[in-house]
Order: sequence, then C-alpha cells, then structure tokens
Amino acid sequence: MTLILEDIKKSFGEEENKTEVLKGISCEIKDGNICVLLGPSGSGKSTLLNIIGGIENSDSGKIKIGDEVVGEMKEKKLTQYRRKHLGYVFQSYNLIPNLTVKENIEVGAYLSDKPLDIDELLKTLGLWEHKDKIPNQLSGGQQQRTAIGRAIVKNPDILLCDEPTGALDYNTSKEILKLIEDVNKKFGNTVILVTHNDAIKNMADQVIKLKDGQIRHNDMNEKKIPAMELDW
Ligand SMILES: Nc1ncnc2c1ncn2[C@@H]1O[C@H](COP(=O)(O)OP(=O)(O)OP(=O)(O)O)[C@@H](O)[C@H]1O
Repeated sequence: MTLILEDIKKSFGEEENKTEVLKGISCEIKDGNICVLLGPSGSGKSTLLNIIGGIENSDSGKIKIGDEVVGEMKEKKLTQYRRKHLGYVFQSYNLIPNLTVKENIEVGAYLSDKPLDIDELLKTLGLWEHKDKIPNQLSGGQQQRTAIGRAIVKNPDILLCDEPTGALDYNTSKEILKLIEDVNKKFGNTVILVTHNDAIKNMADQVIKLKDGQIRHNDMNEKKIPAMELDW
C-alpha cells in the first residue's frame, strides 16, 4: 500500500516559544520501497516518523495508507493501524530485559493475526543459536537484530527505523543495514529509515532530504548500492 503524506504540519510549544518543526510535508512512498529520510539534527526526521507511526499527531495535513486516513481514526482504530501496518525499530533497542531473544520476538507476534514463523525468522536473523539468551548476554548488533525480529514478525506493511545503527560500530551497522535490505527483499515491506548518515542513501529506492522542517530533495535512485558495499 502506497503511503501518501499531504501537507503535514507540526509545531511544539506555545506562543513566543512556538517552533514550527514540520512546515508542510507532502510526499508519496511506494509500496515495497526503501525510503531513506535524511537531514541534519533537528530537521524534524523523528517527528515525521512518529507522525507516520501514529505515535504523535500532526497539527494539520493527512496521512493516507491504502484507502485509510490515519488522522481520522479513533483511538481503537489507530491502535489497530499501528499493530497491523507498522513495525518499529529504534536506535536504543527497547528490548524487554528479562525475556529471551525468542520471547522478545514472540511479543511482536502476539500483536499480529498473521505472524511469520518465529523459528524460521530466528534463522533469517542469524539469531538461532542465541535464541535462549537474554538481552544483556548479547552484543549491540544481536540486540538490534532481535529488535528487528520483534518488529518484522508481525509482517507489517511498513517498517519504521529511527537511526537503527546509531549505537553500532561500522561493521555491525553494515550488517544491520544488510539485514533490513534482506527483510525488505524477502517480505516486501516498505522501509522508512531515518538517518543523518548520508552514505546510507545509496541503498535506498527513494531519498527524502529534510531541512528546517521542509523537504529539500525527494529523489528516486536509479541504481541502488548493496548495504555491504556502502562506505563512510
Ligand atoms: N516533544 C517535543 N517537544 C518540544 N520540542 C520537540 C519535541 N520533539 C521534538 N522537538 C523539537 O523539534 C525539532 C525536531 O526534532 P526531531 O527529533 O524531529 O529532529 P531530528 O531531525 O530527528 O533530529 P535528530 O537527528 O537530532 O534526532 C527539534 O528542534 C526538537 O527540539
């Protein structure tokens, strides 16, 4: 399902402290594409991702996914929208500390009526031999793999990733980007990936650059570079 954003605006604060963080964002993200959202710190990337994710409300504008309009949904429908259509991956993995890798992924599966097979997913994620460990027995990369597993087990239409490699070293970052790329190929989920790392744009189908709350560039890449060949 294509995601359409129409004139999304968002401010924080009141009166003289009011800051307009998104100043009318309009774009279209095609089904199954990897879209990288770039921009300097404070340009509004996370705010936009949170609005797409139904975590935050916009002040005005519309988000359409298929024939549904996100802003018009009541709380119950919005919860269903998040569960059905969206998976989240954050910079700080947000795993449940006393659950094993497999149990953390099962948490995601409970939220879906069409979950992927967990054992097969553990193998795809390279986590099979770690499935009974708890998060603090894992490296950062393994924790992020688990977080991706928890998001993807629902087989969401859209995978939202906010700086997924922000806490990882160079090689582990590339492995995680490759995993996101593999997941996109295998399951066909749309991926929206927020980053301030310019090199990551080369693995995307679509690159949206934000600056001061506005879209400065919105381009389709003619040629994608595989994540493992990215360099920065
Ligand atoms: N809940 C909030 N209340 C007040 N201001 C906020 C809130 N959330 C974000 N902002 C402000 O909105 C602006 C954009 O923030 P946002 O996190 O969307 O930017 P970003 O591009 O993701 O930045 P970064 O790369 O540093 O994460 C910043 O100036 C930030 O201080």
